[in-house]
Amino acid sequence: MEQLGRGAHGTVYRAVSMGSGEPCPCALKLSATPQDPRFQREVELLGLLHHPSVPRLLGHGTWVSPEGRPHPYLAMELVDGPSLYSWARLVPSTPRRVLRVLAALARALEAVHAVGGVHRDVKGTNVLVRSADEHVFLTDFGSSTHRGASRLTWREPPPGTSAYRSPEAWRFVTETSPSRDDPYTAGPADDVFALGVSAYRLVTEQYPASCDPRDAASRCWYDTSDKATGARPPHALNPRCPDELSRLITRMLSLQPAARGSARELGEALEQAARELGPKADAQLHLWKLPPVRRRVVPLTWRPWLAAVGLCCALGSGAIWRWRTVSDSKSLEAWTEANQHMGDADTVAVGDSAMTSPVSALDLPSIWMTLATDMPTTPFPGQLRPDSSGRCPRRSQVALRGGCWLKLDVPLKDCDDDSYVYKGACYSPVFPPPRPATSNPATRDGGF
Ligand SMILES: Nc1ncnc2c1ncn2[C@@H]1O[C@H](COP(=O)(O)OP(=O)(O)OP(=O)(O)O)[C@@H](O)[C@H]1O
Repeated sequence: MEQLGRGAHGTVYRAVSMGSGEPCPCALKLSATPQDPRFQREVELLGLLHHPSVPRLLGHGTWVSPEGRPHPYLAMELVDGPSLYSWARLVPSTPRRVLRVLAALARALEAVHAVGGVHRDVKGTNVLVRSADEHVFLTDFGSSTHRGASRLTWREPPPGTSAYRSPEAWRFVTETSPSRDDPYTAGPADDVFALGVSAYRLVTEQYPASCDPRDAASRCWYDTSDKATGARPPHALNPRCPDELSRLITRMLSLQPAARGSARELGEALEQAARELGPKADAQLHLWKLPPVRRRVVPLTWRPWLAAVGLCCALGSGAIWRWRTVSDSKSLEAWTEANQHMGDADTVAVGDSAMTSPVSALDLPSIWMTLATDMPTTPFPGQLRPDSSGRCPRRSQVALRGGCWLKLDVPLKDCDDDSYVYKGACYSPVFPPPRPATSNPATRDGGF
């Protein structure tokens, strides 16, 4: 029916099953590469999983293109909703909501690990939140492996996304001689660590310090000596994050894999915290919100009017704050719609060109360039600015186009919702951390 998204390995379409029963909507993922063996693994693991937070496998097969190339496909439960990080921008997130989301993801991982599987690419962009009921799904099992998994017919690249890679995985890379060709064996603790990184970003809007040994500032992360410091607690970056949530995220990010706890233990601890935390767990988690300016489709004539509304918001009107939240979500929907058209622009129509010639993996970088957004020429309102000598407060931040930016060590394809491309690299704008509570909470909440 329409294209829903596209990743490194496949394109996902909204589809309708045409079997004997009632027509049923589903998500159809079609491999970009003929005979991609990852699809076999994804089908095998999804087939073993029966969990409310994992899309159900509905069918699979091979589609032969008119050129005679066999492209595997799989059909799964459709999740209508944004990715986890987009969801956090659309709804006013509270600690309790975040705890519930994280608990559901930990439970999904528990189910994966129980069948001897490892997801290997846990991250917020692989989590979808169904708009109708905020039910959370862990998706994209294309990098996964499991007990008895079929052997890949070619040497696989290291799966996962670098910002989410565990210290032990990085240690393996640095300490292993280049002549060894047995790859790192990821385990459940790697998934838990990646969940911790996703949670950290959700709560602080930053990644924890990188574990990448190529990054000079990251030494403490893969050094397990007494000097190892690990991540700064989320609470230190966002004082609205309750201690319990901060502690659980820090635990998931422990340098020692055994200290992280299993997905089951974390699921229990997160559920318990969601149940037992008092009213503070229902306060808004973020005082600040990144303005999704770059993706708004706002007619020029509306702009003065919107500016006036922004001013009213700054004066702290609760009613207008509420209106604005709704308005933000509508703008984002408008952007999503526009963006989908942009993504479809080179596929002409689902029925012909897109289906007859799935995109080649080699073509993908240009697609990411199209989908990724260039860095704006001026800083966002509220974004940190360099000082008079042109420096940003932290060594890890760079001054570009009048604002302070964090260079993200992620491939361009992961330069997602909150990030911008500049000279072939991905950057996230830096905003000041929220100020601790002052005497006038109404002004604080309204006047982001
Ligand atoms: N069950 C689903 N329901 C709705 N949309 C989905 C579903 N699964 C995936 N999508 C959409 O399709 C996009 C691509 O899917 P997916 O991440 O599985 O592809 P991939 O090629 O394996 O990606 P990656 O490059 O991360 O490995 C997702 O970002 C999401 O927007």
